Amino acid sequence: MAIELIDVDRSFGRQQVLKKINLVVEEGTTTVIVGASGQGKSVMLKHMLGLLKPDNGQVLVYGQDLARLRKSQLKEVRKDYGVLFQNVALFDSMNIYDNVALPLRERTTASEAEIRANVEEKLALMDLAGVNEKYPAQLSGGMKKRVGLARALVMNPRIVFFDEPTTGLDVNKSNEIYRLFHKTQARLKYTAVIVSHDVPKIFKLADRVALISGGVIEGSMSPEEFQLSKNPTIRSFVLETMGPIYCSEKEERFIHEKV
Ligand SMILES: Nc1ncnc2c1ncn2[C@@H]1O[C@H](COP(=O)(O)OP(=O)(O)OP(=O)(O)O)[C@@H](O)[C@H]1O
Repeated sequence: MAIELIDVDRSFGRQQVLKKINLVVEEGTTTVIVGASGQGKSVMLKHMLGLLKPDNGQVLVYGQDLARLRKSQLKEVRKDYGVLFQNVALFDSMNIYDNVALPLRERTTASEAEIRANVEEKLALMDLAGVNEKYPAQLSGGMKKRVGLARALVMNPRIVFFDEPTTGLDVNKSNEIYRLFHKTQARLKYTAVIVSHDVPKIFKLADRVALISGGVIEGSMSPEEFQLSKNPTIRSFVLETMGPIYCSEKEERFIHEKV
């Protein structure tokens, strides 16, 4: 188990945003979290990152309760994390090479030769060879996201968090990010947690899909099960975002037997 949320509650003032959230993310899998705007997806992600603490309940990462860790221990856990948020936040004053090298320089004692080998490997994986000396302002939005992904992967993380990774990109550029996600996950074998509105396309990457609605998690199931779920909240989300799903009676029976 990579991550486990157990009965997590979290309020801001009087607003309870997370209500007894339970979620398991298994090692090596991709979990996609969906839900309408303002339902608590980013707040849940911040708990997994250790940026917020639950009022009640536990967030376990490889069995360690994040809320009980000392600052230095949390830092160690985060060394295994990669993060790609919607606003890629590259440093405009640094060239691409230095942007990608930054986590290695700040958080490891790697030599410059090791850093160069690693950064160039990640940039090549992103089909970005030859941009080392360029600055963020000289790159397109899609290229910046790819640099962000290279930087998220440069520490060879065990878990990568994506918050709306394709926001602001057109269809072709989004597809490119999804292709690179697929390629890098196959190569680097990381566990992924993705928050996304890109339904149904994002389901192609998912092993499990979880819906958060009104602060409550509705299921965590395969995309096929999700699309045919009889849970009324999931069903209305699917209808709103995807329209009616058609499949044969036999397929539907098979999926419900599995559930
Ligand atoms: N630091 C905070 N202080 C007060 N309220 C907060 C804070 N962070 C989040 N909230 C509230 O928690 C609720 C859930 O926010 P969250 O950002 O998790 O939604 P979301 O599902 O990620 O939405 P979106 O899809 O629009 O990004 C919102 O009502 C938001 O205003």
